[in-house]
Amino acid sequence: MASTTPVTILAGSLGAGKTTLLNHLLQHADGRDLAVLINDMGEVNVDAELVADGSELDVDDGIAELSNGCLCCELQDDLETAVVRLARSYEFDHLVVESSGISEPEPVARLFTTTSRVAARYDVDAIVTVLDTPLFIDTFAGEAVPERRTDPAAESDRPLSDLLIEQLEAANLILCNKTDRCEPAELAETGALLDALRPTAETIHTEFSAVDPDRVLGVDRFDPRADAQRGRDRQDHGRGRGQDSDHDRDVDHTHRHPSEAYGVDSFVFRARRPFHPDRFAALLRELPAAVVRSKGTVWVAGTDMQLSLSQAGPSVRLTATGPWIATLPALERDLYRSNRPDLEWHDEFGDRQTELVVIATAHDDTGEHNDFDAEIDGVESRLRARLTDSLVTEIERDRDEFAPENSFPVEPGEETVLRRE
Ligand SMILES: Nc1nc2c(ncn2[C@@H]2O[C@H](COP(=O)(O)OP(=O)(O)OP(=O)(O)O)[C@@H](O)[C@H]2O)c(=O)[nH]1
Repeated sequence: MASTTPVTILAGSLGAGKTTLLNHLLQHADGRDLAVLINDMGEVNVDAELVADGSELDVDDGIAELSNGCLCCELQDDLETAVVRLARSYEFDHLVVESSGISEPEPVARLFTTTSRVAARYDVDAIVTVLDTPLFIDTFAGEAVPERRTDPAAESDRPLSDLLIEQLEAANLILCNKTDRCEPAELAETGALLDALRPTAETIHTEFSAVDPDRVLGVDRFDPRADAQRGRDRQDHGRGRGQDSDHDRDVDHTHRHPSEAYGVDSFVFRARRPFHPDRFAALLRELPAAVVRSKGTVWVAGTDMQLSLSQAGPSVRLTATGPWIATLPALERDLYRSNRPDLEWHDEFGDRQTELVVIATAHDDTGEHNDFDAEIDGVESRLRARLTDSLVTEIERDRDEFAPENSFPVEPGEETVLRRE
């Protein structure tokens, strides 16, 4: 019988530190040949680009990306195709799957155990949930056992805190991440809450997902029977609702599209005009609470640096990743472009542009809202207007008098953090 390849499934809320963990594992692979499959809910797979930049792997050569949807439902067929293609083009001995921050991990694991053509070739090693510990404490502190706000089987709208519970209850290993932003008493309370919620999972405290790979990979902690039983329990719970749409066939009849169940949607803001540093910094500090996650590349006036932006909850992190190619001396620029024929190039602005994925929710913590589509459209159009107002105007551009002040990094590798007020 052909041997199987172990698969580690990374789960966790939006911005918890999954991509940071993936990069860490790739940089400390220590003789393992890892391949990765990255699912991002937005139309642009920012995570795949970040992982490719930080490792020796490339998209289509060790990295498979699945964007604009969710692995646990509408991208199931694409997952099978991607995994088969990955195995044909690249030799690896361990697959790491980063599911999107709005995925429920169990249906993803089940793709590798029972329901798909890839099941025969793969064995789930562990579901590793990366926990945004400060967010967890903000949400559940004071409770004896973290409680769902809604019934998973009901058709009602669910808050993201319920998804957090789904992600923790399925975990074999929990990385309590972002401990640099927690007090010791909060870490102790987190331990007690996790013990009550998921006593069988091992927990590890991390900063920036830095963990010994031996504690995460090849640990053989996933138990398909226990998982199947949990799925059946949930199914019994939901029986009688009469739901049988295409996406949840075979998988889990209590499963709904997470974006619909949790009221989350994403959009991309693109601009071939730089942001005004002061107005943009002010906007980042005042982002509405409905914006749960944003990430991508931004062009800010007054610096030649390309900036990578990553906002998760209250923290907005900006990293200078290097100069825009358009700002390099002509010889260097032309050489770079001839080596990268796929680089998108604009006649006037070259590679300078903003491409930002914004993920917003229309739900408050009670999960109640009147009309999801209208609310999320409202969040999007207000934010698009504010982003557009933060771009430099023609008049300002002619004056050319920008200084990015202290809000933005100006040296390659430099990082600044802004806090949402
Ligand atoms: N303060 C702090 N920030 C962290 C830590 N780990 C990750 N971050 C930052 O949190 C942000 C989100 O990290 P990612 O690794 O991109 O999170 P993710 O879970 O992959 O996000 P999605 O794929 O969008 O769900 C980035 O700006 C990270 O630098 C940590 O331990 N402490």
